[in-house]
Amino acid sequence: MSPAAAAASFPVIDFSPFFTTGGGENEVEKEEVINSIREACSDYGFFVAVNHGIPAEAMDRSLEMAHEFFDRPSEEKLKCTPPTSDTPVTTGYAKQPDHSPNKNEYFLMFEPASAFNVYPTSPAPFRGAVDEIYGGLLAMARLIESLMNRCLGVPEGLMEKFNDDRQWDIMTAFRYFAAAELETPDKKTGLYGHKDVNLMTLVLQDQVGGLEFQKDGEWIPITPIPHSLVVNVGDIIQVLSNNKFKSVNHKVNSPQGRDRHSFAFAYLIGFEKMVEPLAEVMKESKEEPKFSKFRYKDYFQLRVADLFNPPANLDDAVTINHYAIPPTVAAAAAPAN
Ligand SMILES: O=C(O)CCC(=O)C(=O)O
Ligand SMILES: [Fe+2]
Repeated sequence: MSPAAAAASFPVIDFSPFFTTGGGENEVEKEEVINSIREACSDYGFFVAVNHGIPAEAMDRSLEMAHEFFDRPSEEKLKCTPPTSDTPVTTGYAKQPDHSPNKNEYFLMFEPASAFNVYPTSPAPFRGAVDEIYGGLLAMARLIESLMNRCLGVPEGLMEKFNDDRQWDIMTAFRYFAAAELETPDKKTGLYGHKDVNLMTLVLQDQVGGLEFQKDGEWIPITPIPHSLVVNVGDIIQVLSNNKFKSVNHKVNSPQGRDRHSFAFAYLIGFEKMVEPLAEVMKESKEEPKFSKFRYKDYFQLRVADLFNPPANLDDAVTINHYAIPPTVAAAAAPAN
């Protein structure tokens, strides 16, 4: 483990057992990784992945391309808008409106094969670089999903089978604007505090810093570890796991002095899927369901409405608790064993 990883005040998980060949020893190491994922997802709701199999050069290239693209004049960036916005979120380039608490601009895409994607024509290597990093992030999300499946002790392949529609996964390249010296601290939000409306998010960030996660009321800064990925549990895994895994609050502070760049890959489920705690998880733990059943699309739409039009008081934003079932009097009164 690197000194930076050893000094981190958040879980850092080394995925190399999944990317090196080895005998039986490798199986033991893989099991250790799975245990670390289980602990991180239930205690923190996130972890940092190192040695995850995505080539460092591909990560550097995509950040470089994002830099070059965002440095282009506004008129040029604004040409990167789609002919239709008849999609769950709009692809291409956009800048957050001035009244938004989110101080960033971004480029958004679905899977590389999607007809809805629009790419800038310059820099010319942009498309190749972002399509490549998309592939790497998706492969990593699929691996983590299969390991979470094992963490939850449900039948092999259950989560993968439930999650069989890849067309609306979203990758966003962000540029967070450096805060102006005179800005008041409450205005210095690159991205306001939120929980993710998906299964999980994988973030590739540059070395500037600013991403923070909340644990027990405290904000933990995710000091960048070169070529790592930040992975966090989204609301849908929290529901499927019946609260075993937590989707936690996180935000991006506006960086000081220089802009910050990142890529966030949001691993979604099919919009028509009905979501509720997995029967297999409850069978295993003999617990009552903690959420009522809902259609993913309905929740997604509520959340996206808030994201693009944040309520005056951000505490009024919709969260997954919208579907939480309060513990029954009987369950609350039952003696803990
Ligand atoms: O850019 C980042 O570091 C975080 C992005 C994020 O939280 C999101 O896309 O949901
Ligand atoms: Fe997020």
